[in-house]
Formats: sequence, C-alpha cells, structure tokens
Amino acid sequence: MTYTLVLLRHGQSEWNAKNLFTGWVDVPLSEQGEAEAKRGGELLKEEGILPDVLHTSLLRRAISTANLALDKADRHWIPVKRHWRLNERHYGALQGKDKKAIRDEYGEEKFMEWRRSYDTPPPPIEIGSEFSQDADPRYAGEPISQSECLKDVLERMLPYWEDAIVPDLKSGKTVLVAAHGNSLRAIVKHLDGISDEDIAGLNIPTGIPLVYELEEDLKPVKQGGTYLDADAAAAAIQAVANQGK
Ligand SMILES: O=C(O)[C@@H](CO)OP(=O)(O)O
Repeated sequence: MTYTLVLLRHGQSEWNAKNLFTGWVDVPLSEQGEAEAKRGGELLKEEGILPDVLHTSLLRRAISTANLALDKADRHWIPVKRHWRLNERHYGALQGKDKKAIRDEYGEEKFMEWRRSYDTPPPPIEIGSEFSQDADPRYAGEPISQSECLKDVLERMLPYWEDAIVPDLKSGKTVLVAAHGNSLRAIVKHLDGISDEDIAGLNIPTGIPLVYELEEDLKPVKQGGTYLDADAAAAAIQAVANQGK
C-alpha cells in the first residue's frame, strides 16, 4: 500500500506580485493567486485526488488557497489542522523589502545566499519593527525566530511532520498540506533526500498541486513527485527562480 500526500504552495500573494520578501508577514492572495488556488482545486478534482484532511500554516495566503481549492474539489468540509511550524521561512530584516532593490544593493551572490543557501539566515528583524511578528497573538508563547535559513525551517517543521502529518498518512488518509515556497522546500528536501547544496536549485511554483505517492517507509515512489499540471509548473518554477532579476 502507498500513502498519498499533496503539497500545495499558496497562490500568488499581493507581495509575490510586487516582488517583496514576505516571510511571516500575513499578506492576502492577489486576484491571480485566487484563480491559481481555484485551478489547483479543479486539478485535484479532475485527477480524483480528494484530500481527507488538511494541514496549513497560520498565514492567510495558505489558508485562503486551501479554502478556495477545496471548495472547487467539493472537499471544503474536511478536518483542518494548522500550525506555525508550516509557516514560510522567517525572512528576518528582509521582510517587506523589494527583492530587486536588495539584489542591486548587496549583489547577486549575497542576494542568492540569503534567498537560497541552506544555512545562512538573513539579518534578524528588529523587535517591534513594522514587519516583525513578536507581538502577534497567534505566536504567543511559541519559540519564534527573528530570521531563519532553510535549515532552521526544516528543524522546526520536522516535529510537526512526525507528530501530525505522518500519523494522518499512516492512517491511510489523503493528506493535503497547504503551505509556502520554503516550508514546502523543506518537506521536499526531507522526502527526496536532497543534499544541502542541491536544494538551492529547487523552487516550488504557486498554486499547482504536487502529488507524492509514498512507500510504507515514507520514501517517494517517484523522486520529486508529480505536478498535476507539469507544463504550468515548469513555467512557474522558472518565474520563481528569476525573482529579483
Ligand atoms: O518572500 C518570501 O517569503 C519567499 C516566497 O515568496 O520568497 P523566496 O522565493 O525569495 O524565498
């Protein structure tokens, strides 16, 4: 028997459209992002991949995407679990900054190190500043960060993966995880056993379901899983890679 896991990055957000570093800032979907989310749900329905349970981050772009997609798939009624451990990577002092402006100011190498290196976090965000989450009640009492690299994301995501997602998979449920570019990169790195170096080259497109069939030991039947719209995914992956240029 295999287990079915569907990973869904939120549709385009208003800040994706403006090319701003977002991280934990809770921005809404753009109109295009809403359309992507609905299309994601239609793809699930067309393929007959119908989630039994939903896991989301605490950020509205993931929550809204899941709601729109599941409504299209007639699965709006399934149980939901949410956790900050599925949030986007905390982008530290870069949150709210224009990607191209940061690239122009610091150069391509530093820009890519902050965006995609496995273990170099951006500079920490100042407590109390406009785009900091330190006073946000949804994180009260939680060990939240002031900046994260992908390694940090993987380490804070794994307890939730093991304690909440794996049990749902092992009970035979089709599991939908609606989350973010970098929290999903962490899950994919873990599932596919991607090296710290190679993960830098992996980007996840917005709004296109990525389906993994997993063996009993949770190894993917097919490395990299399957995007339900492969052509759209290839184009959208390139667009993410080109951000800031
Ligand atoms: O700004 C962000 O939070 C993320 C995702 O949109 O960007 P990047 O792809 O540059 O890691």
